Amino acid sequence: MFKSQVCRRTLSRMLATKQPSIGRYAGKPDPTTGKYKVSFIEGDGVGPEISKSVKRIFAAADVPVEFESCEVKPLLVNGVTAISEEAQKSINTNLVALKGPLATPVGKGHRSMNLTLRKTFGLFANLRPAKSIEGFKTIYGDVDLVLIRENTEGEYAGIEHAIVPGVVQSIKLITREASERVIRYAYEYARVSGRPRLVVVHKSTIQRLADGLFVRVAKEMAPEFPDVKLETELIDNTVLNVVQDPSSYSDAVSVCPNLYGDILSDLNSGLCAGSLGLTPSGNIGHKVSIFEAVHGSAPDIAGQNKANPTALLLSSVMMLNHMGLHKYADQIEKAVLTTIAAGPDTRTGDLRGSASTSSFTDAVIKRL
Ligand SMILES: NC(=O)C1=CN([C@@H]2O[C@H](COP(=O)(O)OP(=O)(O)OC[C@H]3O[C@@H](n4cnc5c(N)ncnc54)[C@H](O)[C@@H]3O)[C@@H](O)[C@H]2O)C=CC1
Ligand SMILES: O=C(O)CCC(=O)C(=O)O
Repeated sequence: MFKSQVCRRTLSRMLATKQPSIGRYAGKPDPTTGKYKVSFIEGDGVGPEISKSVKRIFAAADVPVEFESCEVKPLLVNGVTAISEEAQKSINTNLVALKGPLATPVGKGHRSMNLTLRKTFGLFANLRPAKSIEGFKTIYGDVDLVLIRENTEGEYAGIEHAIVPGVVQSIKLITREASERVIRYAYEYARVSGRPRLVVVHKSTIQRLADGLFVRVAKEMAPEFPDVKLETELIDNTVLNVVQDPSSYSDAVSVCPNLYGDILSDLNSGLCAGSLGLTPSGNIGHKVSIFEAVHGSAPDIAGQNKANPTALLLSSVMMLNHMGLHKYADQIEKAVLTTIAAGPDTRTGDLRGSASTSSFTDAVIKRL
């Protein structure tokens, strides 16, 4: 019974409109223009191309949002990677941002600006839905996954050092405070989105203290959420299950420490949605939230008008739902999904289509 309800939901809508009370948007429209201000970080690589697509579609749909351009370039403050005062002021004032991908140098240079943003604004939960898209065939149909990743610590805490040449240490940091806030968000998300199961993905057989604490916090909180059934699952088991039958998670919300979530969500995107170019995400904080595509800067196709803007567009839809602008969110979501369903002429290359970023955008605008 529940599975068939999930399938109907998959075909009619891609992203949830109901939001947990935690991290709720408190912004107000400008009294003179009637528009909400949103900070816009266009990002690197394909970022400017996919950002242009979002701006064109928002203008065509007459969305009451005014984008404020926000540059996030690496700064070093006392040897620590930081974000400019100006960018911090924009995001702290607007309370919400849309973000293109930011590239990170490999093994040297500044720390990831993506991680710096999450840390600076306390974006503790990374919400990553991955859904089958009607009309675009993948190995699995009718899959509807929601993964929530701890977003501020774990293996991404950035505590690394060389002890002696040839011996390095990288610390996975897990705290009760960060575990509690993301797990509470995940329970609430399961409740408001009508998903009866919360699956905590971990490896506490090996990471006994770190993942052990994460799992313990989830168990301690369970009595507050009697309507959500708590299950715990070892990460290797989860990977096997997702590959064999991802729809077995369509009635669940999964929650996990940072690195597991990063990897599992790409697996979900590739297997279930069909491309990284389709998967949106929200970085949720108590005051500020930042919405971004799951993919990176795609340097191999940057500047070629080839990138699929869908992931950033659907991130903007998540953002509009977060801001309570459901009418516009629905309009854009439907136009994007029907454009993809229309066939290869309107799909970009990652979806085995022949459209460019700009011709896909034109096709979406026609369907608004
Ligand atoms: N949140 C963020 O801003 C993220 C940033 N990055 C950064 O991005 C850079 C590149 O990372 P990669 O590992 O190459 O991952 P990537 O996600 O940029 O690319 C992986 C593959 O997916 C394809 N792809 C990605 N987005 C696409 C789109 N919109 N349309 C069509 N195809 C798309 C790329 O062409 C490439 O073949 C790195 O500097 C990395 O640090 C990576 C992941 C997330
Ligand atoms: O910051 C990066 O370079 C990659 C980050 C990433 O993969 C993510 O956490 O989404």
